[in-house]
Amino acid sequence: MTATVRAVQMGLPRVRNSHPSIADRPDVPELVDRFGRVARDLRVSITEKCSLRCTYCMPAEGLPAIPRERLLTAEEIVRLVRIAVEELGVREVRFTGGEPLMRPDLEEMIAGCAAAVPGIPLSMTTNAVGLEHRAEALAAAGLTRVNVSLDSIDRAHFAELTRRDRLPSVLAGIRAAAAAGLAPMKINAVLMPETLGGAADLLEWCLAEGCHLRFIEEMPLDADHAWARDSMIAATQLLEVLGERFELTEAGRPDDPSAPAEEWLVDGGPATVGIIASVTRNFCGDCDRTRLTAEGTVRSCLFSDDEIDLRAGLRSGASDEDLAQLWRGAMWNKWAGHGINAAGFEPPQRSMGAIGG
Ligand SMILES: Nc1nc2c(ncn2[C@@H]2O[C@H](COP(=O)(O)OP(=O)(O)OP(=O)(O)O)[C@@H](O)[C@H]2O)c(=O)[nH]1
Ligand SMILES: C[S@@+](CC[C@H](N)C(=O)[O-])C[C@H]1O[C@@H](n2cnc3c(N)ncnc32)[C@H](O)[C@@H]1O
Ligand code: SF4
Ligand code: SF4
Repeated sequence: MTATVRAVQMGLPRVRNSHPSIADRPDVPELVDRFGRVARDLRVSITEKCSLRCTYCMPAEGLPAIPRERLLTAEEIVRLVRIAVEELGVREVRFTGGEPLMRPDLEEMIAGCAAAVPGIPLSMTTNAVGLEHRAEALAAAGLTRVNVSLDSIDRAHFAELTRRDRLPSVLAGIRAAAAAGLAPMKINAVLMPETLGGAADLLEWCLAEGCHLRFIEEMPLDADHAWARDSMIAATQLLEVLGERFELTEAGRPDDPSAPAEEWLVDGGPATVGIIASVTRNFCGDCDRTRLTAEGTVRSCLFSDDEIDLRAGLRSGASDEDLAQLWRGAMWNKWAGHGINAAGFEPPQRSMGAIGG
C-alpha cells in the first residue's frame, strides 16, 4: 500500500493536500521525525461535539456536525490505539475532543483500549460536564486519570467564558473523578485578559481541593479567529499577578522533559502551579505528540493542516502494517514547530475543538 494524503471534508475547512516523502526516513518502527524527535504520546480526538462553547475554542453555534459515517467507531479507535502501541512505540494515550463525554460509547472504547494495550496509561481531557454520573464507570473501564478544563470558579464568569451556566456540574464532576480514584487530577485554565484577575482565586481553590492547576497561554486556535499576539496574556504577566499572593519558585519540568507545563513551587512547595507557555516559551523542540482526529486522520502537529487519512485503509482491509506505515510517513514530515511568532504566520484551518488540544 502506498502513502496517500486525503483532503478532509466534513463541514470543517478543507485541509491541504500534499504527498509526504519518506524516501530519506530511517527504517525504524517508531514515529520519528526529521528533527530527531520520537512521538510516544498519542492524543485521540473522538468527537467534535461539546456541551460548552468556550470563546477561545468554539464558535457560539458549535462546530459543524461530522456525519456519523465519517466518525471513527469505538472499535476502529481501539484498533488504531493498539497499532500505535504495538507497532509504533506509543506509551500513553489521551482521549479528547470536542468533549469526549459527548460520546455514549466512551466506556466501551476505554474498556476496549484497556484490554488491547494493558499497562498503557489511558487519560482524558474533559470539561467535566456530566462526569459526576460516569466517573466510576470510566475508572472501572480502565481510565487512569483526567485533566479538567476550568477557567473560573465564579459562576457568572464561568457562564460568560463558556456561554453555558454549567459550573455546578463541572465542580461535581471534579469531585466525583477524585472519589473514583482518577488521580492525580490536573486543572487547565486558559490565560486571557478576562481570566487574569481571577487567577489567584482559582489557584487558591485548586490548592484547597488538592488539584494541580496549570495555566495555558492562549494559542491562535479559536474558531472565531479573535486571537491577537498583542492582546494575549503571557506567562510573565501571570507570574506577576500570582506573585502578589503567593511566593513562586521555578522548578522546571521535574517529571518529564517533554511535558508542556513548566512548574513553579507555591509558597515553598510541595504544591506546584504549572504554566504551559505554548507561545512565549514554546516546547516544540521536545515535542513527543502524535494526534488522531475524530475522522481518522493523523495530524503531526497542532498547527499543521497536512493530515494523512487512515480511515479509508481501516475500512478497506488495510493490514496493521499498512496503517502503521502511513502513520510513520505522516510523522516523518512533522514540522519543526508551530511558527506562531514568525512573520507571515497563518493559523491552521481547524480550530482547537476540531483537533483536540
Ligand atoms: N503547543 C502545544 N500545546 C499543547 C500540546 N499538547 C497540549 N497542549 C496544550 O496544553 C494543554 C493541556 O493539555 P492536556 O490535554 O491537559 O494534556 P497534557 O498537558 O499533555 O497532560 P499531562 O500528561 O496530564 O500533563 C492543551 O489544552 C493545550 O493547550 C502540544 O502538543 N502543543
Ligand atoms: C479542545 S479541549 C478538548 C477537551 C475538553 N473539551 C476540554 O475542554 O478539556 C482541550 C484543551 O484545549 C484547550 N484549549 C482550547 N482552545 C485553546 C486555545 N485557543 N489556546 C490554548 N488552549 C486551548 C482547553 O482549555 C482544553 O484544556
Ligand atoms: S475547550 Fe473543550 S469544553 Fe471548551 S469549547 Fe473547546 S472542546 Fe468544548
Ligand atoms: S505546536 Fe506542534 S510541534 Fe509544537 S509542541 Fe505542539 S504539536 Fe508539538
